Amino acid sequence: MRKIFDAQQIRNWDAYTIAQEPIASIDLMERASIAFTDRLLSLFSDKDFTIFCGKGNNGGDGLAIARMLVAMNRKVEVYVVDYSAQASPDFVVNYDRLTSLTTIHSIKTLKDFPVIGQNCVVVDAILGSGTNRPVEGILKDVIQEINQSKLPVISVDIASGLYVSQPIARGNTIIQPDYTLTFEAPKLAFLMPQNQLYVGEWECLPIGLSREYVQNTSTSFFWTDMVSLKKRAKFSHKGTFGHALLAVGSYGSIGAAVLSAKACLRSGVGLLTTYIPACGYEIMQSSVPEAMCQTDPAEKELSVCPDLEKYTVIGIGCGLGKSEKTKAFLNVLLRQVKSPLVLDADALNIMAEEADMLALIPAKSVLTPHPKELQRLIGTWENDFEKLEKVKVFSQKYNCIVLVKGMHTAVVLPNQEVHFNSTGNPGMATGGSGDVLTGIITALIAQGYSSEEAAIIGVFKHGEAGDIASQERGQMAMLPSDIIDKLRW
Ligand SMILES: NC(=O)C1=CN([C@@H]2O[C@H](COP(=O)(O)OP(=O)(O)OC[C@H]3O[C@@H](n4cnc5c(N)ncnc54)[C@H](OP(=O)(O)O)[C@@H]3O)[C@@H](O)[C@H]2O)[C@@H](O)CC1
Ligand SMILES: Nc1ncnc2c1ncn2[C@@H]1O[C@H](COP(=O)(O)OP(=O)(O)O)[C@@H](O)[C@H]1O
Ligand SMILES: [K+]
Repeated sequence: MRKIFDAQQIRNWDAYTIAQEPIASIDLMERASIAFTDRLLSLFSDKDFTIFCGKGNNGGDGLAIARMLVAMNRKVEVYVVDYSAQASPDFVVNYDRLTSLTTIHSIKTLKDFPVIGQNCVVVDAILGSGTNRPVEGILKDVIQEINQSKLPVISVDIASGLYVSQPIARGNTIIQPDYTLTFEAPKLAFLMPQNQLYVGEWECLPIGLSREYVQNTSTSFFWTDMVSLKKRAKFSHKGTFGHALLAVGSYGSIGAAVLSAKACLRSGVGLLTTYIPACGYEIMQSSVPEAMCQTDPAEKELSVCPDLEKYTVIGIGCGLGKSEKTKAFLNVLLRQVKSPLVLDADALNIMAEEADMLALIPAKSVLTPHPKELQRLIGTWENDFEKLEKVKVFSQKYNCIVLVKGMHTAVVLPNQEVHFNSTGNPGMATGGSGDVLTGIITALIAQGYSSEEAAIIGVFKHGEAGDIASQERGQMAMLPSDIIDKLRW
């Protein structure tokens, strides 16, 4: 798990490193530029480079990168966008270091914009984490020209025009890079679905910023890039790992029930009972023989709440449907249950329609809505930052863990922490992937993980299995069943 900092914290992190390591600011810039150049050349070994620089430290990086490429006899053209009379001190130093080695062109008006060679990669070093307002004038013109160039674009630290930790307004002009190589840590902006055009593929380049600063600085945003699991004790038995109930399925959606059950069993649960409509009995018994199966008196839907006493945790919702009988079933279940639930799909849709049911959510339940289901619960949002704020309010109000599913699923905790997931791929964007996740999280809670841990670990391992499945089958061919198949614990 890593901390994610906002723009001000990143500035402080640089300053703290400079003061405490200690290292001169210009040398830290050199370190960053070496890291960038190394990676740039491994990505584009046979390309020429056109580098556009601003006049702050991001531009300073661009000039240093240009110098390193020139020293390696690479073909480089360097342009400084002359949008301001001010330049940062480290920009000036790097300008002086480069000026005797190559021509540094200036772009004052659009007439100065070059014709870029077709073998070129464009390096965007115009604005970095200091971007604090929409670009105008020559900056805007240059960014638009670069976006129209159709050449590969790679941004230094962050796309010029994009804010590190604030929403962008509609109509802002921003570089649309193919790649972003960012320094040290992920930026909040990269994790927001609305910014996908302005990030491209991204990776972090370590530049040795202070570890001590990370330890001493608090944040509510985290990046889950690894998880740790409890070891199973040698003398453990099936009772050690809990008894889960999955209340799932309706006529036509027994597959959802089967997927959640298989995923639960593949995630270490001690015992699993599925509670399903009568029509699903043979399907469940023959496709998931490891699960016990209890059926509802109704043929096609869940209608009567079973005895819940013996279960460690209950997962509910996958393929449930929203019939009146099922709504009544859920209402009774919510009034009887004392321990946390994992609530998915139609369980959430029913609750969104019957607002008084929300007040019945047991503390520390995990809610796993996809974007549409989330909208039914919290209403619409202006931008992804506002969405997260609304989810935080909901999570605190109902003392529950809420997932914002998608690429980089966010796990929002009642203590207001937001944990973004690093695993997963668009091959998972297919019906049934969410049912698998419900089974996984239910199994983890059954084994004694807290709801918070279960949600964070479950989302990570779900995505990890999805990544293995996509490597083997490709994103288009992979199925939710493949995600289950590739779970490794
Ligand atoms: N030693 C370090 O700290 C290290 C830093 N590193 C690098 O520094 C980068 C951050 O550099 P930076 O802070 O100088 O900001 P940068 O993004 O270059 O902007 C420059 C100035 O432009 C202005 N401005 C903002 N928006 C604007 C707009 N829309 N239109 C016009 N002007 C606008 C604004 O100044 P203002 O006008 O508000 O006074 C801003 O200060 C970072 O991304 C990384 O690449 C690495 O080398 C590692 C070591
Ligand atoms: N582009 C994507 N990248 C990574 N994961 C994704 C992507 N799209 C969807 N997923 C994951 O797949 C799952 C889909 O869940 P959901 O929409 O509820 O599926 P269903 O209800 O059909 O089972 C979620 O865990 C989500 O995070
Ligand atoms: K940039």
